[in-house]
This record gives sequence, structure tokens and C-alpha cells, in this order.
Amino acid sequence: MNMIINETLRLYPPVSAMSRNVSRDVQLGKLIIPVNMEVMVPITALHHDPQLWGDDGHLFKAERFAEGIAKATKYNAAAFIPFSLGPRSCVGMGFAITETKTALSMILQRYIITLSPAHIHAPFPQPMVQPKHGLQVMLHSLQSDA
Ligand code: HEM
Repeated sequence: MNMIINETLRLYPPVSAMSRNVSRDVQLGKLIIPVNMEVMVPITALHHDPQLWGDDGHLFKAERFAEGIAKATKYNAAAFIPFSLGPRSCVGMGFAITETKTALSMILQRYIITLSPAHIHAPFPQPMVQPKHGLQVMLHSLQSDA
């Protein structure tokens, strides 16, 4: 389940970008970023970057995370940041992941989920990333009628 959740958070990070204010002049390679400048951290773009994730980075492949986040990111902590990074990272991360696992476990014990043919894949930031046309699924009960 960790692999599925991580790959979902990679391809569709609910917070698609965040901003930071530069507190002092810094040099990043050839780039000089002056104090007080606002910089955007484009989380979705980072999570889709072929240099970090390969040419199949746009595909849902949960097996990337089979050996954990560190291996999947080749030990680059900034390559996968759905909950941000550092001292101002998400305080609700543990809660959000536990809640997701609890909800999924409760559903999967009772149903098999398949996508409805009517579903149109259109992730959209409004401002949190969500399916633009909703997420139509079909639930097949695992309980026999007998
Ligand atoms: C999948 C669910 C969630 C995701 C992807 C997420 C992601 C993030 C991200 C990227 C940030 C940094 C934003 C920024 O610096 O601009 C953040 C901050 C924060 N999140 Fe979450 N979050 C999630 C759920 C939650 C939940 C459930 C709570 C509370 C119960 C929560 C509370 C917070 C708080 C308080 C901050 C601000 C932390 C600070 O500035 O020190 N988040 N979150």
C-alpha cells in the first residue's frame, strides 16, 4: 500500500507548488537569487522530471517504490516532496498517510474498485489537485449474496 500511495503522491501531488521568500542573497550554480525574492517550488514538475524519474516518469509504476523512497529517489531527498521538506514540512503527514491507509483498507476489505468507462482523466489544481470531472468508480461487493 505504501508503494501505491507514494506513486499517487508523486504523479498527483495534492499541493502542486509552494512558494518561499529568500531571506538572504544566495548563489545556486550560475544563478544569483537576491534577498526578498519569492521563488516557486514546482512540486508536480519535479515529480515528473525525466532527469530524476526516467523517460517513463509520466507513467504510474508503483514498483518504483518497492525498495522505499530513498532507493526510488536515488537518495535525493528533494526529488520526492509531496509534504515539502525541512522544518516547515507538513505537520499532518503522518495523520494523512494513516487516514489514507485506514480508508483504503476499509474499502478494499469489502469491494473491488474499477474505474468507470465514463471517467475522464483530468487532474486539475483548484488549488489542491483534484479530478476536474470527479472520479467515477464502480464498486464490486466482495460479499456473496448467499
Ligand atoms: C495528502 C495530504 C497532505 C499533503 C499532500 C500535504 C502537503 C503539505 C505541504 C506540501 C506543505 C508545505 C506547504 C508550504 O510550505 O507552502 C504542508 C504544510 C502543512 N500541512 Fe499539510 N498536507 C497534507 C495533509 C495535511 C493534514 C491532514 C494536516 C493537518 C491535520 C496538514 C497540516 C499542515 C500544516 C499545519 C502545514 C504548515 C506547516 C508549517 O508551515 O510549518 N496537512 N502540507
